[in-house]
Amino acid sequence: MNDATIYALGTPTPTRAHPGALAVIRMSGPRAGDALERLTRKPLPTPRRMALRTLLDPSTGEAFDKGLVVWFAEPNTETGEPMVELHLHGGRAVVGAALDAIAHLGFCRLAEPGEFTRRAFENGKLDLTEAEGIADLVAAETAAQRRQALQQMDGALHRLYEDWRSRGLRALAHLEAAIDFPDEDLPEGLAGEVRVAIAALQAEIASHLADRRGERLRDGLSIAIIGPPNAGKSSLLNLLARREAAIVSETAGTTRDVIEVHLDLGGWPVVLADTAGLRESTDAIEQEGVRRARARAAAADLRVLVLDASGDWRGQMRAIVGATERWNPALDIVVVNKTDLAAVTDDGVVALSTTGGVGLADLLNRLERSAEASMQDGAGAPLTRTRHREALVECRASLERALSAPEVALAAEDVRLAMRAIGRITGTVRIDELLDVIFRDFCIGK
Ligand SMILES: Nc1nc2c(ncn2[C@@H]2O[C@H](COP(=O)(O)OP(=O)(O)OP(=O)(O)O)[C@@H](O)[C@H]2O)c(=O)[nH]1
Ligand SMILES: [K+]
Ligand SMILES: [Mg+2]
Repeated sequence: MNDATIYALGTPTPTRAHPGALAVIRMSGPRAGDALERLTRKPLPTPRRMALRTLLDPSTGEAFDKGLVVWFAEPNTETGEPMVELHLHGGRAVVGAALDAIAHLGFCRLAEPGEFTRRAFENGKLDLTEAEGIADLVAAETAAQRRQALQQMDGALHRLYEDWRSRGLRALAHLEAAIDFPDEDLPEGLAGEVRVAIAALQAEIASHLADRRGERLRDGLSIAIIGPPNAGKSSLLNLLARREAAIVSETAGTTRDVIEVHLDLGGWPVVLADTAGLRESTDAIEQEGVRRARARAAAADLRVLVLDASGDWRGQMRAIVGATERWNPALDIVVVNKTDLAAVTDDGVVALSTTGGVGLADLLNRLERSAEASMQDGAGAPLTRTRHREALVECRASLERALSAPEVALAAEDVRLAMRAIGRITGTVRIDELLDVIFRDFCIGK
């Protein structure tokens, strides 16, 4: 166990403009109970039961609040250590006095970001994917992100990766037996059941890697607005963002850089990008803008093509769709804007007027359907982080090497490396620098 008893405000820091009705301070460590006795000058209450107490500063004896306190006896606590919660009134003076009083005890220190969760991990209360699920849940901004984070916090990835690891370890045990008892007449290389097991594992990991739902949901679905100059791309971005994020003007070639806004689209997190109008240009800066627009269109999960109803929009649509490498007619959306200038009737396109406020509901509907469809490839718990992806790519490569290894001993070494890679994801294989990076991203008090 850690020797230090740590404490932190778990609720937002109160300000003059936003004092809280309540504030919660949490403590964890060997002397948490001792701290509570000294702050209340009373014996510890029954574990896990709220008790009303007057709280005093031990250095002055002055009462600073009357609130509810909870005592959690180890080991059945969130961190696995003795823990205390103080539920106080949430104003600045009370919270300030409470933090001072704890400091005056002389044996507690402020927690670092993520330190409570890190202790829970170190005491075997959760694995790294579950800890990351907590961080994602706190950071979740949309309903879909919240659901995914909650699943991960509840161990969906933990179970998947542990299942793979135990299957890999079983295969490894068979290989090691073959090395230790060579006279048992085992064939060279990999044979029979072990080969089948490793091949199956390799295939499952490959399909998990191909499923981008989780990362899309965590980072936001990327949508690119593209089209010819002056079609109203920036006007559309501003309309969807409900603010003047991009410059709109009647000059063709206004937008040069890619401009991003983050949106919640019916529960789906989205990164919407406005891009430069696509045309041939002699202006070097505009050329660079067009290059960036094309790159973004190719990299995006979804594309929205905006055209001008008062021009030859059908011809432009054919030209741009034909030149856009990853255009996907099932998901990508064609919008014909400025229908206040020329009427448009075509079932396949969204008729819009950003200035007249026409067609927005239809467009939002289409966007939500496309977002949902692009999230629905794959089944089971999705991969959510680059950290996991990198380890799984390595794991899969090692399993592939094992399958073609010329000797059992070499195959065993590759399977061992593959299992080490998975162990790094869940934290079974501990790497301290990695832990520092993971827990640094948490907020203080978590
Ligand atoms: N009549 C009409 N004008 C519009 C509509 N939407 C945009 N505009 C006008 O069209 C012009 C170009 O709009 P932008 O949003 O700057 O077009 P853009 O596609 O971003 O243009 P670039 O960045 O230059 O490629 C501006 O003068 C807008 O006010 C519309 O629905 N109807
Ligand atoms: K423009
Ligand atoms: Mg623009």
